[in-house]
Amino acid sequence: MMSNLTRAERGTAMLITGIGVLIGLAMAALGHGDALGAHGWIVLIFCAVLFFIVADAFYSAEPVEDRAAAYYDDPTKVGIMISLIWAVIAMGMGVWVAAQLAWPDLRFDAPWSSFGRLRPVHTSGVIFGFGGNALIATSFHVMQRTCRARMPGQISPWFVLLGFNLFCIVAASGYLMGVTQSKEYAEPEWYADIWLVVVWVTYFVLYMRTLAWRNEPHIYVANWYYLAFILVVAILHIVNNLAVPASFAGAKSYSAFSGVQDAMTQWWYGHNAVAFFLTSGFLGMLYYFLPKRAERPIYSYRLSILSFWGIVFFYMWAGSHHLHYTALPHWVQTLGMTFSVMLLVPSWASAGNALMTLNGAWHKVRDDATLRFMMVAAVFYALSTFEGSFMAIRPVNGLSHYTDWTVGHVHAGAMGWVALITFGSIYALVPMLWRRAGMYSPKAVEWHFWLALAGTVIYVFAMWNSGIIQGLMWRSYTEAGSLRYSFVDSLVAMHPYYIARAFGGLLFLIGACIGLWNVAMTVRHAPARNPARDYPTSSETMEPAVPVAE
Ligand code: HEM
Ligand code: HEM
Ligand SMILES: [Cu+2]
Repeated sequence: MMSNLTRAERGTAMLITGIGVLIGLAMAALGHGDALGAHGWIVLIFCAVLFFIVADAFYSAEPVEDRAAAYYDDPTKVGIMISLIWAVIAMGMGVWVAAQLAWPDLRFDAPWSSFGRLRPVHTSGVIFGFGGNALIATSFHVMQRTCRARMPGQISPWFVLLGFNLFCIVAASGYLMGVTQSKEYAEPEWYADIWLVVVWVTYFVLYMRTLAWRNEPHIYVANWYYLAFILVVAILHIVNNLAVPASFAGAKSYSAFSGVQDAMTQWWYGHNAVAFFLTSGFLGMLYYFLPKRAERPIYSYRLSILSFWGIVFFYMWAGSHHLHYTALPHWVQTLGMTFSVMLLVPSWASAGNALMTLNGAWHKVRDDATLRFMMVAAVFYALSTFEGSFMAIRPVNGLSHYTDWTVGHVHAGAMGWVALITFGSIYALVPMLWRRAGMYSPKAVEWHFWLALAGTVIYVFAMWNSGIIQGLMWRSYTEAGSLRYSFVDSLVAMHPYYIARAFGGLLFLIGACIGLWNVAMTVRHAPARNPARDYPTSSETMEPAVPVAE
């Protein structure tokens, strides 16, 4: 890795990590006795380790590689490995919290192991750690291939990837210490938020610069989806996290918003985190890796563009469906509901486009578990968006809200769509990146597929059952008009489903572990592709599948 950096770049890296060490030191000194101080030490150690890794290689030989002739793939490779490691950690946390809901005593006699602290480690770990790293890694790959251009510079991709992981580590360790600003999916406190802005703006600039340097006149549709992900997440993150720190020596801050405005800002963010973090970027993956793997052009390129603008425009207005029956004005709720229902059209257009692309390649879907991952992901994408549009209808939400139905919907999207498209893309990408003939064990990919599918189905069915039972029990009255069931009655009714969910999650986790093992073995032991090529031929750079003037 280091041998690809010039000496000047190694110097820049040492300067940046050196500044990081100083910032860590300042945080540790200022925040002494507070979680901020502990985070200072984490920042310091993280940057110091990187500093010494680079310093150690400072005087090694200058790179010989011809930069004009090759893509820069080292950050992608590292990003894929980090993503899979986060998957195992964060899904492990998911299984643990799922088990805690079935057996609440499954914790240590310490605050860090309580459900309330472990749960955000799971949600941030899967969304940002697993999903975010996979998005960053694949976006580096896809943008270079579809632009037929190398990323400009070799420092900023590392800054984005490693800086983002520093954010994830600060976030997760903060939750364990009880640091949270109580906004779902935006729990980290002000200093972590400011850091993420720096990283994310660098990411955006890097992407734009690669596009500006492209040798391919057309901007392939996957880039639009990745760019929307990067740009909108920046906007959402900055606005939702506007806050005033109580002091610069402590982690605590107060939101700039209050009351129902705060709630609306949070769910404008939360909902669009689903749209742009958990959907748009992964659609970018889908639109690149599915046609590539199937060796088929996209069924309708024009539809993919239309669906892009539909998704981007409609999603923005739908956030208020998280606040039905609250103090939020009725018309704002109705607006969110209406846009949510309309959203079904572009969502299904994308899902249908993906499935129609497989026409003529269904025999490959049967034989190739990697392509099957992507096919099933598109099916779950269709399913979860249909379900979401349905749940956004106010009277339906009256039943589903506060129940496990929401959690079932979340995981149909998160496991069935987000995780499956990621695994499929990783299995397609890894042999390509490391120039291997294929994955080390195709059989293990097959096992992973069935474990993931079984795990998802068990999880989602358990939550549908438990959610609807919960909702119905809570609204069941006796003839005298009092509640028929106590809350504890409904908890007792949930118990078998919570056990089923933990079991389904365990299967899913085992699949992810197999995936990590298989990727590691492919990197180390799989036979090299023959003939090994340094530079992908034109068949490996993706031309627009259908000419623009369709
Ligand atoms: C091993 C598989 C998984 C297990 C066992 C699992 C388990 C759980 C559990 C127990 C909860 C808390 C539910 C509650 O509070 O009632 C949860 C929440 C959540 N999980 Fe997972 N999960 C898994 C995979 C994933 C994946 C892959 C993602 C995302 C890519 C994800 C995203 C989320 C989100 C966003 C929430 C919050 C849901 C809400 O607030 O409604 N999970 N998960
Ligand atoms: C057309 C698309 C979609 C619509 C209209 C939609 C709508 C909804 C609705 C109405 C809720 C319940 C709000 C509540 O009662 O609190 C919800 C929750 C949620 N959805 Fe979706 N959904 C869509 C797609 C997706 C997808 C594809 C994913 C994941 C990849 C996803 C992830 C989530 C999450 C994480 C929550 C839980 C938020 C929380 O923590 O309370 N949604 N969605
Ligand atoms: Cu939403």
